[in-house]
Amino acid sequence: MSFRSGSIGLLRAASSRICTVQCGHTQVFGPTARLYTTRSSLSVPSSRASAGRSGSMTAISLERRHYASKRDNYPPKVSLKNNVVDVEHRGRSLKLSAAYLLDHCRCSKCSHAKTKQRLKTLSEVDPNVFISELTPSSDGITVQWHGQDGHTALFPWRFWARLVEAQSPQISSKILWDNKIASKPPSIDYERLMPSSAGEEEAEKAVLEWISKVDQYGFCFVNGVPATPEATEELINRIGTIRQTHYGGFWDFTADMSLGDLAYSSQQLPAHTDSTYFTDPSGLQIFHLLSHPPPGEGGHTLLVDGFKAALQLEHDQPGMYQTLSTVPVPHHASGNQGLMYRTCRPVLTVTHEEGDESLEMVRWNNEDRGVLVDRDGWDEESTVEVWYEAAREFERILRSRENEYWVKLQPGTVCVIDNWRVLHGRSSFTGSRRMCGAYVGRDDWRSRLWTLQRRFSNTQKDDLWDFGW
Ligand SMILES: C[N+](C)(C)CCCC[C@H](N)C(=O)O
Ligand SMILES: O=C(O)CCC(=O)C(=O)O
Repeated sequence: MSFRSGSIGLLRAASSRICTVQCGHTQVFGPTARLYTTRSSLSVPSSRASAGRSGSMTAISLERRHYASKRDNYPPKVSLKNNVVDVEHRGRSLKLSAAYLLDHCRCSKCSHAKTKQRLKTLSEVDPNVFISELTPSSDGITVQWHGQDGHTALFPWRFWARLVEAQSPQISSKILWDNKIASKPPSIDYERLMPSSAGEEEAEKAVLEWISKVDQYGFCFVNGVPATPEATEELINRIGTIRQTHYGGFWDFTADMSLGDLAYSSQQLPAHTDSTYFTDPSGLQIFHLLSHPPPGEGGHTLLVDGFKAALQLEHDQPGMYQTLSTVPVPHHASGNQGLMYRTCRPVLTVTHEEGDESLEMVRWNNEDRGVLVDRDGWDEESTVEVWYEAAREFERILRSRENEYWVKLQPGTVCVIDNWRVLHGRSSFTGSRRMCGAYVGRDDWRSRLWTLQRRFSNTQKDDLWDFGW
C-alpha cells in the first residue's frame, strides 16, 4: 500500500472496503476489520480517483472518545418481559437484567450525590432479584424491584438513550498524518491560553481547543511563548500537574550528561516514545527549545505519528501487528546511580473495550529496549525471531520519509506531544543547546480534556447520571 503524496490515493483495505485518503493530513485509511468506521462530517475534495463505494471520508476511530451524551427527543422504548428489560433506541436495542439495573441505581441509598460513588457492594445486589414494575413518566422510567425492601428508583430517559448509544462505535476525531503535516501543523497562540491576557472563561475555552488538538493529532505547537523556563512551566500547568520522575519535575537541560541518559548528550536520537520502562508511560512530553545560538547546528526535532504507522503495519502485515501487540518486550532505565526501572510490555497496547479493539499506546524506544528472552525455546520460528521481523518492519515504516516530520524548534514555540501515540526524536547537534519542558500524566491531561468538554457542553451541570461512563 502506498500513499501518493499530494493526490487522492486509493487504498484497498484488508476488508476490501475502499477508502479514499487525502495525503498530507492523512485522515483516513486502513482496514476496518479492527476499527470502528463511521461516516464523518469530513468532505472529500472532488477526487480524481473514483472512491468506490465510499465517496466520502470515513473517520476511523482508534479509541473510544469520551462519549458526550446527546439530548434525545425520542424517549427510548423500554419494556419488561420475563424479568428482562428490553431497551430500543435509534435502531439499536439491548437487554438488561433486573440485577444490572439495581447495581446501576443512583438513588441516595445506592449512590453518593457528591462523590458519585456507589454505596452498595456487589453482595448487596441479589443476582436473582425480580422487577415488579416499570412506570414511565415524562422524566424517565421508575423501576420497582420485588424484595430488596421494595427498592424503587427513577432512571431518566437520558440514561436509557446513552446506554444504548454507548454500544455503538464511538466516533473519534483522531486525525492521522504523515510528513505533509508540515504544511499546516496544529498550533495555538500562547496569549489565548493565559487568563491574564484572555480572561478566565476564554482562556479555558482555548485550553480545551489546545488539548483537543493534542487529542486529535497527537501533538500541538504553542506559538508566542516567552522563551523562559518560568513562562514554560506556567503554560504547562495550564494543562495539568507536572509529573515527577527520576529526571525531576520541570526540566531545563543541556548536553552536559548531568543525568545518565542520551537526552543529555548531543547525539542523534531516533524516533521514540519516552518512559517505556514505566508501567504507565508519561502522558505528555512537552519541549521548549530556549536557545541554540550559532555556531551551534543541528538539533532538529523529529515527530512521527505512531498510530498511523501502526495501522499501516496492520494493513500491510496484520500478523506482524498481532506480534507487536502480544509479545512482551523488556525496557529499562539503568543509567542513573541507585535507580533501576524495568517493565516488560508489548510495543502496541490494544484495548478490548466492550468487545471492540482499539489501539491505545505505541511503546517504542530502541535505546531503552532490554534483553529479549524467549521462554518458548529458541528455534527459527522462535517468538524472538518472529518479533524481530515485525519490529524491523515497524521501524522501517516509522523511519520512512513519508512518515518523518522534521522541524527545527525555535525559542518561543512549545511542542506538546501525546507520548502514547506520537514518537519524537532529534538530530545530533553542535554548540550550546538549552531545552526545557516536563511530562504530564496521561490520566491528568485526559481528565482536563473531559472536564473542559463537560464545562462547555450543554449537559446538565453536575448531573449524577453523567458520570462513570
Ligand atoms: C527528562 N528528559 C525528557 C529531558 C529526558 C528523559 C530521558 C528520556 C528517556 N530516554 C526515555 O525515553 O524515557
Ligand atoms: O533534545 C531533544 O530535542 C529531545 C530529547 C528527547 O528525545 C527526550 O528527552 O526524550
